[in-house]
Amino acid sequence: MKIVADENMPYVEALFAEFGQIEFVNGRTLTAEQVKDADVLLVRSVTKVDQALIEAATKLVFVGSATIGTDHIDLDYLQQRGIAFSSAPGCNATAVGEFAFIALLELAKRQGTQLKGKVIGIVGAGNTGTAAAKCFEAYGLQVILCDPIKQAEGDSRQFASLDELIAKADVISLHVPITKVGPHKTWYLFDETRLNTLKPNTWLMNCCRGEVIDNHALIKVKQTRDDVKVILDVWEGEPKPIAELVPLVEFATPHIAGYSLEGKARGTFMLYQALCLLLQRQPTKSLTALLPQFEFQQWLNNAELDESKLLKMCRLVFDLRDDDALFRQSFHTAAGFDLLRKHHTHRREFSALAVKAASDNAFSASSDCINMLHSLGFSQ
Ligand SMILES: NC(=O)c1ccc[n+]([C@@H]2O[C@H](COP(=O)([O-])OP(=O)(O)OC[C@H]3O[C@@H](n4cnc5c(N)ncnc54)[C@H](O)[C@@H]3O)[C@@H](O)[C@H]2O)c1
Ligand SMILES: O=C(O)[C@H](O)[C@H](O)COP(=O)(O)O
Repeated sequence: MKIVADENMPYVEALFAEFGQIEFVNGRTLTAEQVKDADVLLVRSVTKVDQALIEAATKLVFVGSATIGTDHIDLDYLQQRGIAFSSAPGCNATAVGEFAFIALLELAKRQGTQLKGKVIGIVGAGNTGTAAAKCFEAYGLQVILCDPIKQAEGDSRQFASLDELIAKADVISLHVPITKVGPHKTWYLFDETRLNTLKPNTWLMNCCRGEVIDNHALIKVKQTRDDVKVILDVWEGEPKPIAELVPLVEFATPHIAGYSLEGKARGTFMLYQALCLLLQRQPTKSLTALLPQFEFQQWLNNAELDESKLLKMCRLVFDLRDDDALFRQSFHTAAGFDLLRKHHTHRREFSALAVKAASDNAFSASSDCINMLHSLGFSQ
């Protein structure tokens, strides 16, 4: 069996070698010629899997995408060909949720204010939106959810309309898939008209797909409204963000919100499970065995953990400032954007770091503070 896999997908060798020969390829430049003998194709979001790419691949039985988004896959064509497909829903939801939380702590610090007390609006209450809400609620923030699809399905959580959310939230975090048609289409959901309805001092963060915000309109709005602060992990026209937009953004990263080591491992592992199922083979590998132990654990002496100390703790697993600085140095070319992604140090999730109160100390952290950290996701 021949497996063609994106070279930037970790743990492929460890999980798929038992199925046959693996050929690693550059997913962005993958050609039909490289895929034509493949039985299995493993991709990430940068590979467009459509008729043009796989028409000649007559042996292909399985396409796996180690991603949440599936907008790069022509699902109808795969179905028509009878090729099994699996993505990895939820694999990097925790990573995105923690990214959103840390990014807002960083923004608050930079603005000389506190995140505490802000109202967070989450647009799209699926896997990543829910993971982000979990972090914000663990920190005691009020969260407003907008997801008309989940609302119509009878999800028991409380929902607001987008207009209501925009009117009430201090921070808006976007977590929707990109869709171009239908009553809930998200392409340019934040167009110029909607961007102009943002209330004063709104913080807007996009960790889903660049085109959910009209980036040209965002430039126009930002040029006259410095009160609006923006965090972008995803960009219209990736891998070539619009250069004028970058200096107008407070924190800029190259589509790495989902790039935790755990999230990446989960993504590849979910494809391994899907292929085992398709081939009716018993999985022999385990996800936990793939992940290295985190080098540190943290003893807390502080009686109370203020926001600045909380941010320092979060920086032990992920220092967003490093990615932002690197982005500004080398986003200018498509190769630069992709190299930033390729060489991004896969950060760990909060769960990799065990946090305990130093019990033999009069200044030991309060149980409320330890409980909050554990609710955020840090281990016991
Ligand atoms: N930056 C990254 O690294 C990164 C990582 C993971 C996912 N993503 C992107 O984020 C998207 C969301 O991921 P997810 O795992 O939460 O997906 P999901 O499918 O679990 O959730 C998406 C939610 O959005 C809702 N939705 C759809 N249209 C909407 C609209 N118009 N208004 C409000 N809600 C709407 C859906 O009902 C669903 O509940 C993915 O499709 C992917 O494109 C980006
Ligand atoms: O859709 C997803 O899961 C995310 O956007 C994911 O983080 C994309 O990462 P990539 O496949 O491009 O490495």
